Amino acid sequence: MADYSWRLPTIVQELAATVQEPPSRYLLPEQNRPGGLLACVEMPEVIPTIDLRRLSANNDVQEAAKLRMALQSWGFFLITNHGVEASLMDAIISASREFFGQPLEHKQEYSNLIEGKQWQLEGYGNDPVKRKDKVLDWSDRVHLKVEPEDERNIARWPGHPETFRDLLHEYSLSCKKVKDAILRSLAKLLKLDEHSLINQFGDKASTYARFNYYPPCARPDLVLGIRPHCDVGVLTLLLMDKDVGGLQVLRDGTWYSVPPVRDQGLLVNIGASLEIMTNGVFRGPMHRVVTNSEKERISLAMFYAVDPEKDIEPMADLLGENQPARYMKVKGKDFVPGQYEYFSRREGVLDSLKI
Ligand SMILES: O=C(O)CCC(=O)C(=O)O
Ligand SMILES: [Fe+2]
Repeated sequence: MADYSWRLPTIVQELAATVQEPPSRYLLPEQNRPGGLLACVEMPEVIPTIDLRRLSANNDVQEAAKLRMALQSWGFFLITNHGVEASLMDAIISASREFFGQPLEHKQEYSNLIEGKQWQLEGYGNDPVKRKDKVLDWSDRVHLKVEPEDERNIARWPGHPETFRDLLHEYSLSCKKVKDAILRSLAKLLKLDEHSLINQFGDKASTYARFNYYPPCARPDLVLGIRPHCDVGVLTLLLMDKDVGGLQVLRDGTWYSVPPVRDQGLLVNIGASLEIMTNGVFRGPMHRVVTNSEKERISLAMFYAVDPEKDIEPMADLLGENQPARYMKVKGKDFVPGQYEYFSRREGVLDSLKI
């Protein structure tokens, strides 16, 4: 019988503890290596930073102008004064560090493989390997549906540390307010009714939390923690490790390193769905994550996506005789991570990455 064991995702943390050099399945083609032709540089300016309280206050022209600049230049920005308690942000990162720090058998209770074989999206682990020559990411994760609340699969939510579930619940409530405030400001920037973007989500909009764990890698120059991609949802709120950097953003063909953010900032990323809805006025940035030779890194991404049954398409209010639709309609449920290959190819960086 043919051996399909290569299809089963490996826990990279386990691998990192046993091998000196990353195995060949993790090695990128030369031109796509972080240390290769597409080497990265530090961001030439500080991350665009928006005070969300000021932005949300009526007609703060200065903050709105900063937001416009951030969207035109990088497609992402940092928010401060967002109302998510610093202690909650620290606690949820500590809880995830504690989760990933446990012995494998404890974490496997929340595995995304049913009986060790059948893959599902939610839980602890990695993506299934669809092709033998696919280059794998040097990271593990816990991926959980958080909203709609009645669709939570609590059995997949880590029960240890004991605080994990409550923290995630509380964190998601805080982040939801932040997401709505940002969407209102983005709508105003487009000169639309302030609820128009929120209304695009439909009744059963989904929120996913993704806890990323990047083990140290002896050869950060040869692998990536996460391959280049554009988030598929409408918006992503990213809580990054305070000490260890790794996120990089592509701009005009150059990869820029985003420095770790020390003071309670949340990074906001435009997703591909919003790019479609705004007919390309806002563009989702391509990003990737590099690894660190000595330190582990943790991040938590909250992805906000439309109701799976809803269509994602350029908003009628943004179209006109001179503004034809530049994107095709796609159903929410069909716009899954595999689809972001399209956006990746847009920049031409993935052609040889064998995804
Ligand atoms: O870890 C990071 O900084 C980014 C993670 C990311 O891009 C993602 O989860 O989609
Ligand atoms: Fe991402």
